[in-house]
Amino acid sequence: MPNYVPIMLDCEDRVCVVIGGGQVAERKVRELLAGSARVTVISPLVTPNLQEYYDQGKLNWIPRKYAAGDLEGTFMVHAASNDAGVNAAVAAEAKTKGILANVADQPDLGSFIHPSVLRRGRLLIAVSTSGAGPLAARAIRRKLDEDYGTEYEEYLDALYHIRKAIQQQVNNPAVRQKLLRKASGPEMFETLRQGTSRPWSPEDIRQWINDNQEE
Ligand SMILES: C[C@@]1(CC(=O)O)C2=NC(=C\c3[nH]c(c(CCC(=O)O)c3CC(=O)O)Cc3[nH]c(c(CC(=O)O)c3CCC(=O)O)/C=C3\N/C(=C\2)[C@@H](CCC(=O)O)[C@]3(C)CC(=O)O)/[C@H]1CCC(=O)O
Ligand SMILES: NC(=O)c1ccc[n+]([C@@H]2O[C@H](COP(=O)([O-])OP(=O)(O)OC[C@H]3O[C@@H](n4cnc5c(N)ncnc54)[C@H](O)[C@@H]3O)[C@@H](O)[C@H]2O)c1
Repeated sequence: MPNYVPIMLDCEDRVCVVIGGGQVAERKVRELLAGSARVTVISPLVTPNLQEYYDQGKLNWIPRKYAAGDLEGTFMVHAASNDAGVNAAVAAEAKTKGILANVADQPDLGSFIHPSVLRRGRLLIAVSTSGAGPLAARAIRRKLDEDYGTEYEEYLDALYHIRKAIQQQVNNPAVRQKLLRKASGPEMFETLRQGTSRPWSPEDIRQWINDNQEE
């Protein structure tokens, strides 16, 4: 088993190719589109949802089988056909060209795998079993669903703006560090959670910085 390195990849405007158009391909395409990638699906057939994305102009669809050379100029590929030989050939082309590759049926032939993901706005919790059991990863993720509710979305939005304001408004490095720590601590989470439902205004943030930098 490889010792996987966890990363968060920015795929915006990157060319990402998906070989195959079944349920697995559809799941991977959804994540790529959510990340604003430029998606091309190569597959003779696609699911109704993929067809709809194509009709809406959200992705490019080449309605044929994979052919050697299809990966030229590609940032990342998902080999998600139901033909093991084809998926292996895609993985081999990706390897010679240094292209990131996920292989649905033979993960060891690729360079990365997908975790099960829980999103709350800016908060992303990824659970992986390193391939031991994808459904176990999903079950663990579903348990976390209960602990991490929508309040985290508001909390992290507020924290983002507070940190930006501290970085812009506070020049003294020691004070800035103290405020950044305080802003990221559990107290702030509780304050934001128990406060009014309206988001903090720039004035609220300025006030919080003033109230807290002297302590
Ligand atoms: C988490 C999730 C993310 C996602 O796909 O985005 C994900 N698989 C999910 C669902 C799922 N996978 C499978 C089923 C059918 C039931 C079953 O057979 O168990 C279902 C259920 C369904 O489809 O509904 C079967 C399966 N999966 C893999 C193989 C091949 C193998 O194990 O060798 C086979 C056997 C194929 C066969 O024999 O035909 C391989 C991988 N699947 C991974 C991720 C990677 C490891 C993740 C980890 O363990 O950390 C890895 C290695 C590569 C990759 O895909 O990146 C997503 C749940 C999302 C969620 O709901 O949260
Ligand atoms: N990694 C995972 O999460 C996971 C989960 C379930 C299954 N799988 C594996 O993933 C693969 C795909 O599963 P699925 O349920 O989406 O299959 P599927 O049968 O629903 O879809 C297969 C797709 O591959 C296309 N295809 C076939 N030959 C092709 C070729 N030569 N070039 C391009 N496209 C081609 C078909 O047109 C079809 O759209 C299977 O090998 C399955 O065992 C992986």
